[in-house]
Amino acid sequence: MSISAQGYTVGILTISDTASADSTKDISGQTLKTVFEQASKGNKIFEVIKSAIVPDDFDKIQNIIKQWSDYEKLDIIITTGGTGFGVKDITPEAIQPLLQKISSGITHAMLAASLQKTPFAALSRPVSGVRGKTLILTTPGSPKGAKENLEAVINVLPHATDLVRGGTGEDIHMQFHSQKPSNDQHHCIHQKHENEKAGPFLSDPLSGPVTQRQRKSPYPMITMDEALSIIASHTEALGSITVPVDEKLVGMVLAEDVYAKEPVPAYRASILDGYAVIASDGPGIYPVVGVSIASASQSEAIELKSGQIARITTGGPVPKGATAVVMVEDTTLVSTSTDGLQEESVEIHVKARDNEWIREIGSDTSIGTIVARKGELLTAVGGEIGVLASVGIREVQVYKRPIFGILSTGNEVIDFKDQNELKYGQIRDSNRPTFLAISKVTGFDVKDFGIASDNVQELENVLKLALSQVDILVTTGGVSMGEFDLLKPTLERSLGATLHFGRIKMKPGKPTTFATIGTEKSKKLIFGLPGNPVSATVTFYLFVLPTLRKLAGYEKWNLPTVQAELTNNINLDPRPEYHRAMILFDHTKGKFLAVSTGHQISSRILSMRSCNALLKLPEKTDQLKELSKGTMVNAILIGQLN
Ligand SMILES: Nc1nc2c(c(=O)[nH]1)N[C@H]1C(S)=C(S)[C@@H](COP(=O)(O)OP(=O)(O)OC[C@H]3O[C@@H](n4cnc5c(N)ncnc54)[C@H](O)[C@@H]3O)O[C@H]1N2
Ligand code: MOO
Ligand SMILES: [Mg+2]
Repeated sequence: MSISAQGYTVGILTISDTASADSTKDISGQTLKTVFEQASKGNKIFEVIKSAIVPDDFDKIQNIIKQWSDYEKLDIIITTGGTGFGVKDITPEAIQPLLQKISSGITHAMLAASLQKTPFAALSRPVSGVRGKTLILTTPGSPKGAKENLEAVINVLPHATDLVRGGTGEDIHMQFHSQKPSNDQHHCIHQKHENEKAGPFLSDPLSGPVTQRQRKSPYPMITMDEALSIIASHTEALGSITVPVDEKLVGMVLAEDVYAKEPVPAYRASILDGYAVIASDGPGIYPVVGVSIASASQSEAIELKSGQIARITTGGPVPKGATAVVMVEDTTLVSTSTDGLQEESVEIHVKARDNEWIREIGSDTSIGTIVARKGELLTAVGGEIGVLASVGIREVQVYKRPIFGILSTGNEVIDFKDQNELKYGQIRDSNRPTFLAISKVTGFDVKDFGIASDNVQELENVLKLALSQVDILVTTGGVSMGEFDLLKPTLERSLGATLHFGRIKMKPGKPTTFATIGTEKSKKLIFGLPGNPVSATVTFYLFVLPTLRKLAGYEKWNLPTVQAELTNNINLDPRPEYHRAMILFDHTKGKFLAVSTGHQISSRILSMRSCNALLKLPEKTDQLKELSKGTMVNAILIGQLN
């Protein structure tokens, strides 16, 4: 990456047949250098580290611009010459196609400055813009014109350069004005490549020919633990909302501790159908002086005196003075009212104990008891919803639920619902239906963005659209070494996303890519999963689902793990493997058994069928080449135990 301890790296390219034949004629190049030096005021804010002279030759101009931006990773390239109406002037024509973003404002500022000096500036044809992380400007060939143009924009260059790199511009802005260059760099994958000649892009798949592609992945292969901690460092629970307590809460996570507002029961209640008694009265025949049935009543229940009993039903309020309840089975009717409809006196056969068969106020749940905690998932079992309802909670604060978008990519990928027969080379999209199914069972909302072809513009458009609508975007395909694997450069260059990693030492899922875009306050996460159906599904479970859970506020966002015994030998892979298996409980052995789903190639989606766990297998070493039947392994649960 480009900001050195000395400041912004600059390349000055003089484009002139004359100067290329005799470098002493390159006054404009020298003039531009002086302008940068003066603006740096001895602090090397701008450091001209490259200077070159080329003739007015289309290919030569393009080659050096690509070299300086893609591989040398200069912050700023400024050219002088070749912008006029002369027959040989082709600088704008050579440079414009290399620009991924046009900076009309800078061009305008340069033109306006020249126009103030001479109307002939109207005959100048400057272009400026961004390629990768490099800002490119063209100025006229005359030393005076070049100087005026650069001076017109030099104060905005640090800020512009910071924005091009994906920063906010604030720090660089301050740095420029305080003239204290710092070495503080943005945390992105480029840092790891600072000293490498080749940049992180796979050649230049966005505009360069396949012959220029890199033949080794520039992305460092990080470990699974590193990948998980990078993702976690960019993931925080979304904000909270207040919602009513009802069944729609299922699947949401509480954003607050909840305390009981009402006691349960709210009055002393009978546990049985029978008679409220005064325990110390003991067995005997007693008049039935009242009735207390479970129902709402305006007045308090009657007050019992020694020698009296009252009829009561389960849940009925126990009358004042009563100290126990005796069940109807332990009594006999002695006398009735004259019409025979009411009990008059009843014999109690048993000696009741104090408080027997009475639920005191708040004995189930007292006021102020914590009934649900922040971070707790409200499940479909119903328990949590019922508890909240029972203690008078009518609304609660829950975390907003993240919405994730899904996008398949690939020219060969066709919609799974497509009625037509497959053409030669086509494959049905199994990734989107898989993710739609996972969204249904996990309860996370999903937006389907269909299939994008391997075309930069289409990819850029759909990525932008999707990112405007979701919290997390999950794409599949196009992240490896193929010439149509465009996702990484499109994210980074066209969208200005920051790639945090692009390769993980794992199987399947090696090219899994993670990027973020936007400001800290409105950051979107992007998971570029591999296209192979198994790789896509496994990495969804390992990375995306835990992230969704964390965003949704889950206290325990990682998927649960159990220990299981292998039922067959498994050859290990040089990469730690997530082997698909079915876990079942063996009641005789008292442990879980893991049955492999068979051939594990990343394209074989059949290996996901009936799979409810991913066995976490270690990488192969000289000492350990296979795990034998009977070995206990960690199994990450992704499905139900049957
Ligand atoms: N030279 C190298 N080649 C590959 C490497 C490598 O390191 N060097 N890595 C391999 C690994 S590992 C994987 S995994 C794949 C990942 O490939 P991509 O993510 O670039 O995906 P594509 O090239 O677009 O597709 C790969 C494969 O999957 C099929 N596919 C894609 N999308 C879907 C879908 N929605 N439904 C079903 N099948 C899909 C696609 O047709 C290809 O067959 O790269 C290896 N290559
Ligand atoms: O790592 Mo790739 O995901 O083999 O399939
Ligand atoms: Mg590929």
